[in-house]
Amino acid sequence: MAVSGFEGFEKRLELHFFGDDPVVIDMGLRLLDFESIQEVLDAVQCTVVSAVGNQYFDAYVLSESSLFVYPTKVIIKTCGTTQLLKSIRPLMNYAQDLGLNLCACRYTRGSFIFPKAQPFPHTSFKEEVIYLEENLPINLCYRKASVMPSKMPSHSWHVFTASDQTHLVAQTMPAEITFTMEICMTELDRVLARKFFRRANDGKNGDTAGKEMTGLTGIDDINPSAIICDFAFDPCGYSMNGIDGDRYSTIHVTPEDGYSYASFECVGSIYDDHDDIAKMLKKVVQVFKPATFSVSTTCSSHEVWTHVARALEPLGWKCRSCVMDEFPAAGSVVFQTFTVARRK
Ligand SMILES: C[S@+](CC[C@H](N)C(=O)[O-])C[C@H]1O[C@@H](n2cnc3c(N)ncnc32)[C@H](O)[C@@H]1O
Repeated sequence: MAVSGFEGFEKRLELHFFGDDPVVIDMGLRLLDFESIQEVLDAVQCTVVSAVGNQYFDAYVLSESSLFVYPTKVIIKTCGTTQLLKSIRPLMNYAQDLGLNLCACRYTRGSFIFPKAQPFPHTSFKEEVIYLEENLPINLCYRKASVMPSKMPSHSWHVFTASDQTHLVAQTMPAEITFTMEICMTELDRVLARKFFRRANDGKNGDTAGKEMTGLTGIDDINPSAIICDFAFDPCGYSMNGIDGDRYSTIHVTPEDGYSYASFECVGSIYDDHDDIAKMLKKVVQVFKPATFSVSTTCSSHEVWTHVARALEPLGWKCRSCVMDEFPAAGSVVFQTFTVARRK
């Protein structure tokens, strides 16, 4: 039997919907009751462990990563051996009951540490793409799948996008000039990774132990204006969602030695202060001091990624590869990989 640990690398699915009824669009998918959400998660094989919401969206910490529900958008990110793509059908069905139809889909993931442990339809990227092709409606006719390579054969970025004509047009609107940044970190500093282990008989529950880890690790300082919903697993592991107005951020940590992994994801606007983006990136990598990490930036403008290496190289990491690809539904994706140059 193959030796296998916990698969930290997440699969990430973003679905956009459209509808005609302004009343529905106002709350849209947020009208889904908890039973319906849990039914979607049953198909994926995970559960909700904590939740928070504001006037813009709802954020759920899952047993395996996170779910964000906006009125016309869902982002679901799951790790381990979950079957994320199995959420597409039930989500489309529930959305249709609310008068919402799918208009764009983006699926991304890194390279699994334990690919042989993945169940259908995640046994290979080819299998995932076939599943996506078969389960998406035909109006999403602009489709592209790509594996973006790096200098390290075990680190590549898998991207599938699909969109209809309506969404392609919507992307040219100024309000849509946002970026998504996904950071995948491996070989975490061992001392820092220990902070994501619970102390035996600490008398805390997942929420209170999570809150303690958020403070002790400096995660609460990454975006001090975010409301944080955090959870510590037993005996180790950590997840958090940050909500700041209409923006989310999320961190997930698998601290076990041998397959340690942490991820950070956030959204922003290309009009954000570049110094603020650089400061945030620096704080993130210093919480984990990984030996290797990748930064994937998805944006309809070409600029944001140029600040990544400039922010991180002075801290002792070197950008080893940088590749860019264009996608009809998502703009450009830039995939950069970094390894330690020298410790500072
Ligand atoms: C859900 S968390 C974060 C996952 C995230 N994708 C990451 O960055 O690795 C996974 C960590 O929690 C631990 N863990 C403990 N109990 C767990 C449970 N019931 N479900 C999922 N993970 C659990 C795992 O061993 C692992 O260290």
